[in-house]
Amino acid sequence: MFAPGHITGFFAVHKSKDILKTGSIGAGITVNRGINLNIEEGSGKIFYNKKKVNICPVNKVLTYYENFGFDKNSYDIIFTSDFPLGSGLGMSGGCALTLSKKLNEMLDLKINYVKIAHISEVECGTGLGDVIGQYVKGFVIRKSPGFPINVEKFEVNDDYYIIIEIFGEKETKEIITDKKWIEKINNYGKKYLNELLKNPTLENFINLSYKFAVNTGLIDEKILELCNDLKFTVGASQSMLGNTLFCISKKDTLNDAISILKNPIICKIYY
Ligand SMILES: Nc1ncnc2c1ncn2[C@@H]1O[C@H](COP(=O)(O)OP(=O)(O)OP(=O)(O)O)[C@@H](O)[C@H]1O
Ligand SMILES: CC(C)(CO)[C@@H](O)C(=O)[O-]
Repeated sequence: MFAPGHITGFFAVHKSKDILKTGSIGAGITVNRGINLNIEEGSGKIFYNKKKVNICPVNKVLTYYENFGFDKNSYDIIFTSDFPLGSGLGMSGGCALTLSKKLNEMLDLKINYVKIAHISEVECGTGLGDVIGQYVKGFVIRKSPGFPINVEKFEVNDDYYIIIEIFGEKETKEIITDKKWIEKINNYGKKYLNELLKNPTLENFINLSYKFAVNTGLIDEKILELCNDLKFTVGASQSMLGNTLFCISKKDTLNDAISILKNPIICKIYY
């Protein structure tokens, strides 16, 4: 079972008494590297790239499906990914989404597995819109938070490469539960969403993402310098909410862009 990595370019936080209407509006892209899930007979352990982990939304998904007879202590949950947890690439959302879909299939249920994954992420504070972006896939503008899903999905030609460089971790929960950050994020997130809807191109997306990262103050100094060094490409910004740079490049600037970065991960947009 696979779920793509999801790069949020910019977003705004929406909290509601209804957990299903809690989430985010914003814009992002999914890439062809992400989370792979396997479930094997075992003893209730959860592994991420061979390390035993504790992932809040995964625990919540398991608890939910225990109500339908899943015996979590008889299986091991095994995630593998090119991306580490905490890198702003939607890995917690991808873990929740793949697991919810897999358990739904294993138990032959007809539950809306996407809702379960979304609720698990929101309750844990590990995400707001990744699950929906990873479910819809592609270049996705999220016009309303949560459910019912209200998005616009844009096809772009295949000439674009997404170059990612991860510099460390950033805990999503710290930011999206902080009132001061939420005020800055929402001020710019709503503004840039309206601008992108008027001109929904990848060029405008990355430009607005860069402005969001700079104007909210979320951008890391090192990433800011590299984004400016990468201006010869379509553009570069910081993935939200991570300590991660992402650059959109066409083939003719790909090698020059890669030469500037130390540990580039080359991806394509995943539909
Ligand atoms: N080694 C680890 N590094 C980071 N998070 C970890 C690690 N091990 C377990 N976790 C858990 O994984 C989840 C990471 O969620 P978080 O939202 O911070 O990262 P992400 O989903 O990769 O990025 P984002 O949501 O910003 O796209 C948290 O529940 C965290 O407690
Ligand atoms: C909050 C967030 C930026 C964390 O990755 C993401 O879940 C989103 O786009 O809502």
